Amino acid sequence: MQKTAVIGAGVMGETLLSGLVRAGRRVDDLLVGEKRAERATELEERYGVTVVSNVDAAAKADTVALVVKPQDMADVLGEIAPSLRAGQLLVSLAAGITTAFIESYVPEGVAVVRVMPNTPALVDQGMSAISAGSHCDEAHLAEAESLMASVGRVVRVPEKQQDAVTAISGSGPAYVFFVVESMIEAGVHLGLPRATAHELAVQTLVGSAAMLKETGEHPTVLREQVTSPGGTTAAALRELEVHRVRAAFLAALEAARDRSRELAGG
Ligand SMILES: NC(=O)C1=CN([C@@H]2O[C@H](COP(=O)(O)OP(=O)(O)OC[C@H]3O[C@@H](n4cnc5c(N)ncnc54)[C@H](O)[C@@H]3O)[C@@H](O)[C@H]2O)C=CC1
Ligand SMILES: O=C(O)[C@@H]1CCC=N1
Repeated sequence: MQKTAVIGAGVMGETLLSGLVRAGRRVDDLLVGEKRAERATELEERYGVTVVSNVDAAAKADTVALVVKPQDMADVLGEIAPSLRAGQLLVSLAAGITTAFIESYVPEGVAVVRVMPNTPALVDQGMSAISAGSHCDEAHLAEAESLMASVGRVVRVPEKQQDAVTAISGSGPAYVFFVVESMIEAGVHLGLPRATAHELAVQTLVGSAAMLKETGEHPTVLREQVTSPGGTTAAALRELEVHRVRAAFLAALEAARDRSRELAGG
């Protein structure tokens, strides 16, 4: 059986690891490299996986997922590069880091795939976009696809789109949670008990998300269905336009895209 290593088991590393376990990967075929000793112990206890050094993880695995922060990527690549060999697959989940950057560290013949995942992968509803590096064939891409398919949907995109992808689906869950938080706070201001405001806002998000998915309708159509002429929704949406929420989203996603480009420096 193919061995998979996860190096960097923080929020996203654990998300991937737990998804692989849920998808039926044998824990004996999973290796973890994690710098913080107490975190490593936690993962061993929670999943029964073996935590090893980064060097051992790189040497023993067929596929190595790099899930450290972009700022730590150069150090980790420098550490594991001597243990890597042609034919292995290196999958990076780090924002901003290009396949060319990774390829500049690793031996010839190591295939590199760049992935942008998101945290709903924790509940198998992730959205991942994958891009092939320059020494990557269809089998490598399919392997990366299968890795990420264990935690949600996967699309293939040209690598030049990855910074924009990061801005929309990578960071996207945070915008959605921010909107839900804002609705809850507003409900409390309107006099609702916090628990009631929370339940109403969360179920409204869940129901709206299900409508988007199940009807396949454009969000504009669904929004218009809620907006009775001269009614409450029109009054609310007018305020969102006056406060330039649409423009704020554009500026926010541009800022995320630009930050992703900056992180490319590693
Ligand atoms: N959190 C998210 O929603 C998403 C994160 N990502 C990417 O995932 C990567 C990790 O992000 P998070 O999980 O949020 O960060 P995090 O800080 O929770 O996790 C990083 C982990 O790497 C470990 N680490 C650091 N240096 C190490 C080393 N030399 N060897 C082994 N382990 C080491 C840290 O101890 C930590 O557990 C980043 O590159 C980020 O861009 C991508 C998409 C979404
Ligand atoms: O905030 C970040 O940098 C990471 C990448 C996308 C989501 N979280």
